[in-house]
Amino acid sequence: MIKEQAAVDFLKSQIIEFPETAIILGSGLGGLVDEIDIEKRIPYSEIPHFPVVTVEGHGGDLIFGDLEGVAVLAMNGRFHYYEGYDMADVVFPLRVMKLIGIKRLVITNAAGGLNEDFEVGDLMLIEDMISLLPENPLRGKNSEEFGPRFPDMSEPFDLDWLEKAKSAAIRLGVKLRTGTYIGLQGPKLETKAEIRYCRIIGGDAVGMSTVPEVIAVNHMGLKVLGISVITNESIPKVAKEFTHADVVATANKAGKKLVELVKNIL
Ligand SMILES: O=P(O)(O)O[C@@H]1C[C@H](O)[C@@H](CO)O1
Ligand code: HPA
Repeated sequence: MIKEQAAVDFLKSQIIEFPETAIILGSGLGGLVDEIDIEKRIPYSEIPHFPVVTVEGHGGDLIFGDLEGVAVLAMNGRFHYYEGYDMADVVFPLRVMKLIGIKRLVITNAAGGLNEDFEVGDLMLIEDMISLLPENPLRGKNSEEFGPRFPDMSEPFDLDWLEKAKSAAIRLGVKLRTGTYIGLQGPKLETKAEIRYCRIIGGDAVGMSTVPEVIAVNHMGLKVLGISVITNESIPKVAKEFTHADVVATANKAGKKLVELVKNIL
């Protein structure tokens, strides 16, 4: 809390009025920043205790501005557990967001499609998730000021927002898949047997982020929506060589649809 407060105090010295809506931009999805009428861009390196981005395809700044008439905070670049960060670091920016008054959050990511019906470039609305990470951000002494010891996770994604997202996709003519996201530790990719396992236990898409963030924001009572860009097929018989550069390039392309959808939802 002390560290979060230091970051909040710094942000308060930079920003007069904070937005209530935030967006986390996943791998290759920084293009959304171009759509924001930017009021202030603050590099993570200037914010006390903020972690450092180490993954290609992720920016490293907080963007404050206006997206289609809505005041937003965009987190341009996120932190992953596989980078070596503690879970507390991974969700640090989210706790800072809570303290500055963010009420709702759109989380985006790049993910592998486990569902055979999905195509590369599709968008998937995350209706539920499975954590296969080795720990979660709430382990340890509970921070009562953020939320309860045992937060309910039966509806991790906001139902009203899910409906709005589906209607927005129909209006825009954007194909929007729905499904369950499985969060793995990474950074290694999945073996064929692990892919089969992920599918059998109910996954439609697989990635290396989002789950800790969704847990932290549910703990704090923020409204959350999650959207994956399916950047590659994660299907044993298709098994192609995976490259992060391809993920970023595909996310970049599909990101345009995502931007339209997010603008419409907001
Ligand atoms: O931050 P996201 O979840 O979009 O990043 C995905 C998962 C890995 O960090 C990386 C693999 O290419 O992309
Ligand atoms: N697996 C795990 N994480 C990912 C993938 C994948 O296939 N694609 C993008 N992030």
